Amino acid sequence: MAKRILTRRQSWRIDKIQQERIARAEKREARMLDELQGGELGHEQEGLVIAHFGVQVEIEALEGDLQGEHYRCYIRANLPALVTGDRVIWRPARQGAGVIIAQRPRRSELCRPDMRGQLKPVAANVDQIVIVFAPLPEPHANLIDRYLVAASHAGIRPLLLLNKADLLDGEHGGKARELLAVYKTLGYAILDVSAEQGDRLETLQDLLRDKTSVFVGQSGVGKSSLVNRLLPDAQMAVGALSELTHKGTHTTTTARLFHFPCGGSLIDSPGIREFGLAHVDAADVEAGFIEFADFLGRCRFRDCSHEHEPGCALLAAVDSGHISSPRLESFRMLLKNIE
Ligand SMILES: Nc1nc2c(ncn2[C@@H]2O[C@H](COP(=O)(O)OP(=O)(O)OP(=O)(O)O)[C@@H](O)[C@H]2O)c(=O)[nH]1
Ligand SMILES: [Zn+2]
Repeated sequence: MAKRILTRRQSWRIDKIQQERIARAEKREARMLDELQGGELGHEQEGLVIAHFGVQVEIEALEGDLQGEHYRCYIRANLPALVTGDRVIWRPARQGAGVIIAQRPRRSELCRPDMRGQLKPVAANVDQIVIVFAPLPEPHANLIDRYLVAASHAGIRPLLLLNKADLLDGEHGGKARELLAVYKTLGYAILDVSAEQGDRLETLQDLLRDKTSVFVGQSGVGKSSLVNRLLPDAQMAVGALSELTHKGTHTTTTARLFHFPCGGSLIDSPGIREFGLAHVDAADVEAGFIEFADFLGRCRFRDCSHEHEPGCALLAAVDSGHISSPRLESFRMLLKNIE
C-alpha cells in the first residue's frame, strides 16, 4: 500500500477537521453530563462493565449502597474503548444513569479480528478459557491445540472440558478417551461432565468459582446446554439486554457478563465462542505446545520442517515417547497455517 503524502494545506485541513470533531464531541459530552447530573453526581466508585452498547456501557456497582445494581453509563470522550469485563471508576447520576471516569488496568484481554482484520479486544480480565469438546461431534485434536495456543498467547489458563461423558463408553467414545488421556498426561486441568445427565457439574462449578470464564469449542459440543445448566436465568438476562439496546439489534454481537449462582462469572457472546482462531505467530505456537519446550531449537537444521529431516529433535522425541505423534502433527499443521 503506497503511503499518501499530504501537502501542507491538506494536512492543515485534516487537523482543522479533527479539531472541530473533538470540539463537537466535547460539547456533546458537556451537554450530556449537564443533563445527567442536574448539578449533582454521586461519589467515585468501582464498577464492572457488564455489556457495551456504542457510546454507553452497562455497569454493575461493586461497592457501597449501590453494590450489585446496574447502571447505564456514558463514557467520557478521552477514555480508551471499554469492553465487557473491564473494571472502571464511575459516578452515579440520576435514574440509573452514570458517568465512567476511568478505566482500571486489565489483567488480560481476549482479542478478535474486526471487519477490517484488525485485532480488537472483545473481553477483559478473563481468568479461564473453558475449551469444550465431546465424543460427538468427533473432536479434532488440532482445534483443541489451536485453542490451547490462543489461551497461552493471551496468558489465560485453559480448562479442558469434555462434555457428553455419557457417550464416552459408547461406539463414538474412542477418540475422546484418547484425547482425555493425552491432555491429562500433559498436565492440563481437565474434567469430563454431562450437561444432559448432570454428571460432575458440581465439580465444574467449583472450577468456575472466583473466576471469570469463557466457553469456547466446536459447534454441537454442548456449550449452550452447559450454560443453560449453570445459568438458569440466562434467558431473563438476554431479555434485559434487548431492552437496553432498544430494539435488540445488537443482542447477538455484544459480549455480556453473567454471574453463576454458585459463584464465578461468565462472559459470553457468539463471537467469543469462536475465539482462538485469531492471529498468532510461530513463536506463540511453539510456546503453546508446553511439552515441546525441551526439544525446540535442537534440530540439526535451523529450517527443519520436523517431517523427515535427520537429526530432528521433535521426531526423536516422538520416538522416545516424550511427544505424541498427533501433537506433532497438529503442531506442523498450525505452523503451516501461519505461513
Ligand atoms: N448425550 C448428550 N448430549 C448432549 C449433552 N449436552 C448437550 N447434548 C446435545 O448436544 C447437542 C448440541 O448441544 P448445544 O448445547 O446446542 O451445543 P453448542 O456447543 O451450544 O452448539 P452451537 O450452538 O452450534 O455452538 C444438543 O442436541 C444437545 O441436546 C450431554 O451431556 N450428553
Ligand atoms: Zn525438526
